[in-house]
Amino acid sequence: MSEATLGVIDRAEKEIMKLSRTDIGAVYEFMHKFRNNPDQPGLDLKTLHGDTRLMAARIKRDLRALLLHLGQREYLLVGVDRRSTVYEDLSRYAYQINRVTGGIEVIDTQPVGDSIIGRVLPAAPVPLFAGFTDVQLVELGVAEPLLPEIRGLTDEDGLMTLLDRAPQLTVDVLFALFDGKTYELVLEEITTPVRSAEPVDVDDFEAAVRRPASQVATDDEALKFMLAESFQAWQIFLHPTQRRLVERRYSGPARVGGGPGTGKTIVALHRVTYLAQQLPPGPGKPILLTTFNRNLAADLRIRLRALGGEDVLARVEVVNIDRLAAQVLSEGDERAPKRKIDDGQVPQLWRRFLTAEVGDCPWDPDFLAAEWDQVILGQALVSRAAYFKARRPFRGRNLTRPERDQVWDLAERFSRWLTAQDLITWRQVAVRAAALAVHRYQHVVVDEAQDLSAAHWRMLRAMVPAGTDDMFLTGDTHQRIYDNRVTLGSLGINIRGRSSRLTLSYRTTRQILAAALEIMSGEVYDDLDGGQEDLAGYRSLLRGAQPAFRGAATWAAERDLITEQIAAWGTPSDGSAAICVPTRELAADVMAHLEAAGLSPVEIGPDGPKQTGGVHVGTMHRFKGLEYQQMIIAGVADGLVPRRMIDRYRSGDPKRYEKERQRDRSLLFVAATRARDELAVLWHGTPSPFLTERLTQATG
Ligand SMILES: Nc1ncnc2c1ncn2[C@@H]1O[C@H](COP(=O)(O)OP(=O)(O)OP(=O)(O)O)[C@@H](O)[C@H]1O
Repeated sequence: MSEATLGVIDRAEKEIMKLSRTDIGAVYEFMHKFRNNPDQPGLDLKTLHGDTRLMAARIKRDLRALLLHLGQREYLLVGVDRRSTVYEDLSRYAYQINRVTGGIEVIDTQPVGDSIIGRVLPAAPVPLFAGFTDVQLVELGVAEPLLPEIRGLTDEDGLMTLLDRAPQLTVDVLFALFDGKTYELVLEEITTPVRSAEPVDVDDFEAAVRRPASQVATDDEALKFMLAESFQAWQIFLHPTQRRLVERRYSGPARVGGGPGTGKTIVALHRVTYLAQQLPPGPGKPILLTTFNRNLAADLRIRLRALGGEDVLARVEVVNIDRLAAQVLSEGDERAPKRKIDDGQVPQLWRRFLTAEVGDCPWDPDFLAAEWDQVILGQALVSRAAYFKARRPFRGRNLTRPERDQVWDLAERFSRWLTAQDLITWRQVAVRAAALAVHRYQHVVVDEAQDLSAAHWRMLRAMVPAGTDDMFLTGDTHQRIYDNRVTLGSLGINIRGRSSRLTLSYRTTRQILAAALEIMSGEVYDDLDGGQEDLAGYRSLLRGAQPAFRGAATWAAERDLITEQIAAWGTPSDGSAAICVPTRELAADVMAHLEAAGLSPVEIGPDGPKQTGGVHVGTMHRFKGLEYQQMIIAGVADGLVPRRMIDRYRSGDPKRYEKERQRDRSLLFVAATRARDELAVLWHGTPSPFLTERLTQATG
């Protein structure tokens, strides 16, 4: 008698899929318990604020369910949220039976996150849908509770924000109208096909839930499917803005920018799948999907398989850019040196070379190392004449022509010295590969484009014939953490007029974004093409706790703050929490400390986390492209962030100093924006200068 039926509406499915596996499991259990007896005390089922249908129930400690009571013992799960406060005030949720489709719609009527940067809108803008009456919009199927908000829309950004919360038919209709379609055409193409065959009684929820338009799953299959990780939200629900970018035909190279978590990687993966599906059947891999890091390339391969299946993967080469360059070099020049060395070792090698081969040298080894690495290789200069003409925008001191002549001679000797030992740096590999590369792809898609060097771009340009849909790049220059700055136009990659930006973060709460943006304040960033880019309009619809900023006197005391914080989060051990530190030494120390505290730390190596469970620990560089529900960034102290070693450039080479400092700031920004729900930033001694007083004093 006490049993109940509980369906899940698609809106709730989307929210469930964003949860961790553990939480999805909790939802699954909740549903079973609820069906057995919705009135059992542990579920804490209650109607709030006098509404008779909308109810909240407890899934677990910090997870709530939003339910619609349809009648008798029949309920519908319409939302879940990790943050316990969200469903305390239900007045923002509206529900209705759509007059056109007869389906149930649940709508969050209040935008939580308008632009957090406070953009100024042009004066007295024209409302977007001024040409249509309310009656017309409702006839087309637009959700009535959204009408007041729709009337206030004046730009595409606002529309996108609203559409993210709107029922599917509202999205389709508004989009079509926004695209310039007439009322009649939208009625015919979009509304009529989904119109209910029977008359709709807008008060009969029990009938409504049975209509296909309600998109309700009544069994556990959907949830089981999610638990098995067979699919995830991003594989299915592209935001209309994202979809447009994916399915567009571009007359040449295109670039998608946008702040962290806006779905650039998702867009890149969908783009590859889309391109692969347009190919005529055949053998070979005419599409390249590449990125900077090895672990990200591995991750892209896994996700591409999940999205497009083996058929798509069979047509796509997924490889990190340096590995590709190494392949090109070994295929094109059998005699090329085989032993690859990290670019970080270049200054040391120059020192050894100067001592062994040159002796008394008027040049500073660090200066030569940087000149070779950043100017000669950085700009992929392959002749003395090109070096004479080169601009050296980030170098501290000017060089005369005779000086450049000397530097070039030394660079050639250095390169021969390396070759004699069968050594080659990764930057050299890229420069040589660029000269050897020939056409081998029809389409090239690059994720994390901000980190590729000039030589990488030359190589890619040579690998794909210029033309329609040739290159598709995603990236965010605010997240550049390697030493590469380029102007794509000068490398034969013209993105002018084909550049777009995503602004809605799907990952990070508004509170975390605001802190991350504060870390970036006052810096100027480029757009990969000689212009500037900012994060205006970057926003999130997610809300959460304020990030914590806490200092300790010593590193030992800070380590205790780390374990305290992990405990405060309920000691998650399913890989949903991570600790990020600036140096390898600190990472090793944190690992040891967690181990001693009985937690199971898992190191994030060059190929990503070594296991999926545990608490992940790694240096900031390793966090690129990852995401966690809870993140601690520790060691954000003066002298560590930015690195103390860059101080030596402060007076001697101020431009370099600024560049290195910006890089370290980006690194902290990347780390902070990996956090989905909760972030704690810790330090010992004096806090990092990147943490403004407002931040350190907020909770410190
Ligand atoms: N349309 C979508 N629906 C649901 N989730 C999405 C959507 N687009 C992106 N996401 C989710 O948002 C998160 C961030 O996406 P993604 O990693 O592609 O962002 P990004 O812009 O590449 O981030 P970053 O620059 O920080 O690496 C992921 O968890 C992704 O699954």
